[in-house]
Amino acid sequence: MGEETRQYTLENLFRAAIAQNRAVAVWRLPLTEQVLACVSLQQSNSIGQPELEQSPFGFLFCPFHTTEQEQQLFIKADLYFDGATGHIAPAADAPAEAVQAFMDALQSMDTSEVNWYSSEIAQTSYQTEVGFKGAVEKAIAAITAEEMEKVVLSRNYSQKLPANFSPVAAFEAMLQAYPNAFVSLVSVPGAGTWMGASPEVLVSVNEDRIFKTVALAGTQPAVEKVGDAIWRQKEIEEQGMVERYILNCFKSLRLREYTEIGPRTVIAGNLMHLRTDFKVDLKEVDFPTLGTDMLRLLHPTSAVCGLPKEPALQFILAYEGYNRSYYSGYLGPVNSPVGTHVFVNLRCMQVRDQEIILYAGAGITGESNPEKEWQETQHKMQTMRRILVNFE
Ligand SMILES: C=C(O[C@@H]1C=C(C(=O)O)C=C[C@H]1O)C(=O)O
Repeated sequence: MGEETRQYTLENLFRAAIAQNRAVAVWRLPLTEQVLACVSLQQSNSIGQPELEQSPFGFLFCPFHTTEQEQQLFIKADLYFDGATGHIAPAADAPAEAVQAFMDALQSMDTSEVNWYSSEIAQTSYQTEVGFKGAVEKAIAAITAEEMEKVVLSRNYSQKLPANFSPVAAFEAMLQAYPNAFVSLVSVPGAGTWMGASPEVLVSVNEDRIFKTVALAGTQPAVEKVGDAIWRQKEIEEQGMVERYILNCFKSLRLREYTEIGPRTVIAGNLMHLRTDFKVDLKEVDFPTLGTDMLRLLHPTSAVCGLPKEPALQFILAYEGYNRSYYSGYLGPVNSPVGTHVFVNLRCMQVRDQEIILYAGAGITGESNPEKEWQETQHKMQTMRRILVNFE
């Protein structure tokens, strides 16, 4: 049997990537079955502002706020794994020696002591309940004083790493639990290991050249029948702000040919949100760089930052009280065989040596109540907690 037709498991691939000190990304698109993965054999994975159209096939992984320590990363698909066949294919321009070394490591099933990468960035601050509610009070005061309309405040929570934790097994549990989410596992030397089940598309351009983005906001526990959902004025307005923000991005690009559907109620795990879908058919509209332009304009959207963007961002950096790192950044495959699908990094966790860090946020407006916003972050953290109980 030649190398191209040999079959491997996701566990084989993941372990070999760690043993070879390579960055690896594993994902499954919403409402699909196929698990895909890629491994980069490049010296460095850092990039500048992403250019989607020119990019080779790979996986984008970007922080909320780019700093010296938290860079925009691109895991080039030098090796591409298809979970349906178990085959690994090298890219035409992949460095031949590194491909050989990787394939050798796979055959010998050499595994390192390390099971996954842990971020080199020390996580020194954690947000407490009192701290979070205090920040919400401050935000409400700033909104009442008309310094901004909305700000998304988030928090982190550290829990001990469950004794039997395995990233690949957790990824597989997410596949089962969240069929309509974008499920991912990313492990990069330096940046660490992140996994999540995101409900929110940031920018996608599929193989049929349909551009998509969404305005997602408003949160409540899911009811049995979506049709029975009742939304308060606060959530309707909050989602309306995200929608308005997206429309402004289209406007600044002078793009008028989009379709807009919604808002509709959608289910995300144990929660429901309001979502408006925007689409542009790039076969009919001559806008070849729409993906890149919208990515640059959209991030951070008012679903994770606020409105207007600049004062909300400054408020977050000044008062949130911890480092978001890659939470509420964006991630996803670029120029894959089924196109580019970049999601907001939500309902996620960071896996470290001895601990797991969970992240969640909530949109604060003038009508917010600190206790309710706290509860909302608790509910959002349930998405990953449900996965972790498998290992306890
Ligand atoms: C910020 C998060 O989610 C975002 C904020 C929402 C809200 O404020 O209602 C809803 C969906 C997401 O756009 C999160 O999951 O941490």
